[in-house]
Amino acid sequence: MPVLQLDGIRKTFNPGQPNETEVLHGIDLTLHRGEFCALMGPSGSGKSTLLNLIGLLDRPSAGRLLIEGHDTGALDDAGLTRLRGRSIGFVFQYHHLIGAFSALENVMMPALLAGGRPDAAMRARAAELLGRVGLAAKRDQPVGSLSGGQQQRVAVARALAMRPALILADEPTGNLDTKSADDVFALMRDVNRADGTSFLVVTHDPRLGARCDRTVRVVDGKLVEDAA
Ligand SMILES: Nc1ncnc2c1ncn2[C@@H]1O[C@H](COP(=O)(O)OP(=O)(O)OP(=O)(O)O)[C@@H](O)[C@H]1O
Repeated sequence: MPVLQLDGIRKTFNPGQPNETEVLHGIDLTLHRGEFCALMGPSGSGKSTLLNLIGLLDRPSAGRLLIEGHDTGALDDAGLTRLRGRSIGFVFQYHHLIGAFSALENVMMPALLAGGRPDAAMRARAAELLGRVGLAAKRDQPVGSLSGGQQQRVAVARALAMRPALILADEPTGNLDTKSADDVFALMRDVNRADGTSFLVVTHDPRLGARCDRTVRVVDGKLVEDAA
């Protein structure tokens, strides 16, 4: 069963208004377990819009969107929230980390939001994840005091907290220097290879795109796939 399946996804903003615009004109995409896929396309083409739909943060205007076989059109908001928490991890450029909280507390956040208790087991799991991204020594530091690359590593650890099948990353290396960008990308690739987690990564960087299994592009509201 694919991790992600999109059939004829459309998105119209401001429907019925004079400024109505259809940004996505029928997107088809199937992503299998363990695939690492780049999502590219010009500025304003609709990449973030598409990622928001796949991340169940917004609903398509038409089409079918399945996550791990679950037809999301049949779910109410509570059902979407549950599926999102269980199946999807997010790594965004402006990481949505809480700067005053420690690295450990930030990585515990998804489990806390899912109703877990902040017990020794949860702390141990968060500490293990921070070790995995090379930040064991920084676990008690406020995230706001870490470098951009270190913060993005915390974001990767946090995305892994609920063992998602799919990680969505929106320009995860966009604000990093070349060395930090390469390190964060390599980390995501390691996770992908070790755990079989699927990744869909928005990037403007053709260098990173070339290191993915596949590249798909939003062009004029449709998705086209680069030749393998
Ligand atoms: N909430 C909204 N209401 C109206 N229009 C929107 C909304 N969100 C996005 N758009 C429009 O949809 C189009 C696609 O935007 P989107 O942010 O998805 O592009 P993008 O490919 O991610 O761009 P970039 O690479 O610059 O981040 C743009 O024309 C944008 O103005």
